[in-house]
Amino acid sequence: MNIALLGYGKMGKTIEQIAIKRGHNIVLTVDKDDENYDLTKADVAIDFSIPNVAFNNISNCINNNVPVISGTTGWLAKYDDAVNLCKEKDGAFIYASNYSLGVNIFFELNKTLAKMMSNLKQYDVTMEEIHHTQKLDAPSGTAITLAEGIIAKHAEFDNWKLNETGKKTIPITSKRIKHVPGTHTVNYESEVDTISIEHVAHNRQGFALGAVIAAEWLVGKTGVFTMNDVLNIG
Ligand SMILES: NC(=O)C1=CN([C@@H]2O[C@H](COP(=O)(O)OP(=O)(O)OC[C@H]3O[C@@H](n4cnc5c(N)ncnc54)[C@H](OP(=O)(O)O)[C@@H]3O)[C@@H](O)[C@H]2O)C=CC1
Ligand SMILES: O=C(O)C1=N[C@H](C(=O)O)C[C@H](O)C1
Repeated sequence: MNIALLGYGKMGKTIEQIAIKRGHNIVLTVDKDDENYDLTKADVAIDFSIPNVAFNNISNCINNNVPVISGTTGWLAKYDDAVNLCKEKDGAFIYASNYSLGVNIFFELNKTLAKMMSNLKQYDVTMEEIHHTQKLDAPSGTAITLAEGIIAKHAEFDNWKLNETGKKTIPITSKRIKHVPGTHTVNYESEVDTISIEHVAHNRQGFALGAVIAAEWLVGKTGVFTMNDVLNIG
């Protein structure tokens, strides 16, 4: 498979290593200032760039008939536009806030726990995410997906906020500590005890492998998909 890497930073470079090990070719790498890039040699594009360029990268791929998977976070105000463009052009597109198998299992565990806790009003929910100091967005995309999972399954919550509490609000705390690849914790706390679930990424390999597997899966399909489709879970 010929892969275009849109964003050639920490993730782009980790994806390159894994893709080559799995027998793929990297035919294009795009970074800042590479504006008019040529996608004609690519069977698929993988976007791990920055929030304010992700939508342009995705629409560029869809408009050029190249299946695209995006892991960039912090651009979701335009997600519906990407979905509509993909449908209009009969393209192929996946966005996931987190491509690792472990986190996608954690997403399902989080929803199951939220359903179990739904009627237990004595428990307050809090969430924390910790990432490296270069991260541009807060809260993390993964934390937002976790919060949305709780909101879908728990009767008491209908929104999340960064560093703010409130009735029906899930408060999310974001910490930035050098070199942390990504740690997410969900806590249910009562006067008598705390129940916590946590996912700790030890490095970026899990995110990158998941992204390459998603790209392999997407080629030859049309539509808008999620990691639940790729992994056949949920
Ligand atoms: N979904 C998931 O599983 C994961 C998602 N992420 C997300 O992926 C994104 C990238 O993360 P990471 O690799 O750690 O970040 P980096 O900052 O290391 O890499 C981002 C890269 O994008 C480049 N870039 C800047 N402008 C453009 C442009 N116009 N077109 C293409 N690329 C551009 C930057 O170049 P330059 O340095 O020259 O500015 C940089 O090399 C983030 O949004 C992060 O949250 C990260 C890990 C897992
Ligand atoms: O920026 C990162 O590094 C990560 N970003 C993603 C997010 O915002 O959830 C996924 C992972 O946690 C690493």
